Amino acid sequence: MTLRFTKGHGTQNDFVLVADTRGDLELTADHVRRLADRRGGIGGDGVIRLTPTAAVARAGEEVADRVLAEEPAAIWFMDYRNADGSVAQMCGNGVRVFTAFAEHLGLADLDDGQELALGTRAGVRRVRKEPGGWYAVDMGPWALPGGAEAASRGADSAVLVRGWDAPRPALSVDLGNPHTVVALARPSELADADLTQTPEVDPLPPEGTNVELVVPLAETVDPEGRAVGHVRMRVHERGVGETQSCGTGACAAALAVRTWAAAGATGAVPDVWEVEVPGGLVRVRLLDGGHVELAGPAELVFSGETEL
Ligand SMILES: N[C@@H](CCC[C@H](N)C(=O)O)C(=O)O
Repeated sequence: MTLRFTKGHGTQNDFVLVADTRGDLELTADHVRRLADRRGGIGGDGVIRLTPTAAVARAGEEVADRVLAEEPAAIWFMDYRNADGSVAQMCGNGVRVFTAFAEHLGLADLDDGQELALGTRAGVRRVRKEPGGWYAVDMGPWALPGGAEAASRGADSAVLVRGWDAPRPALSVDLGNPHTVVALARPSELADADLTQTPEVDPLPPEGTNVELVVPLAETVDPEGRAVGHVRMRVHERGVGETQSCGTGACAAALAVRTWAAAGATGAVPDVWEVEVPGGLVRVRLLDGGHVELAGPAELVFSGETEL
């Protein structure tokens, strides 16, 4: 089978994008692994299939029915797969790149100020374009699976990275997909961390987890006088390995650092955070209603055809 694809990335979290506008493409885990292979295939951290939400519902995924019930305009669905072929609920950088792909295909136009609502396995996501060309995504509700107790203790689990003497305390954050965030004291510790092997997480959530190592940096003040938090992060993604960026991971990192700051704060903590990742910079903002927003760039790099 000949397959048309487009390669894209968001802060170098890179994806193979496939348009399945009729909803009849059967993309197996083996197909995904071959497409994502950096030597034998096109290469990417993940594969994104753009397909009708109705087709996903017809295939029996109940989340697609819920998406259409909540937002009938969410006619396109982001079917996200990790490079190892596993299915993931959500990808923050992927939503931005999916939106750029939908615009490229003529299925959406955000330049006139409209938003795109799309379906994902974590529910409806809404995207708008900012004046500078960044895409801002309402990432929906976030949660601390460990609840108020984890928030006050600052941890609900422990992570051991290869080369560390002992496990370090970590906080679980749910962005529709699972994350476990560990604070490090210094940028040099972050730079030196060995993420070539999957970190050991205890307890490991049943569906596995993405692990973020973070270093909180000094706050700044924006031109409107609001405090802006800063975090530097590296990530080991479930189903991939270390990547150059992770959008849901950046949200988890900012939310964990904010939770830790709030636990010891005497004053207000920032609602806007800039997260530095090896592949660039993204912005995380707390929204009303327990939602969080992720903003950043999305680039389409090239298109072509491949044999599956
Ligand atoms: N890179 C993505 C997250 C992709 C899914 C993740 N590996 C998982 O299995 O949950 C992002 O930008 O959020």
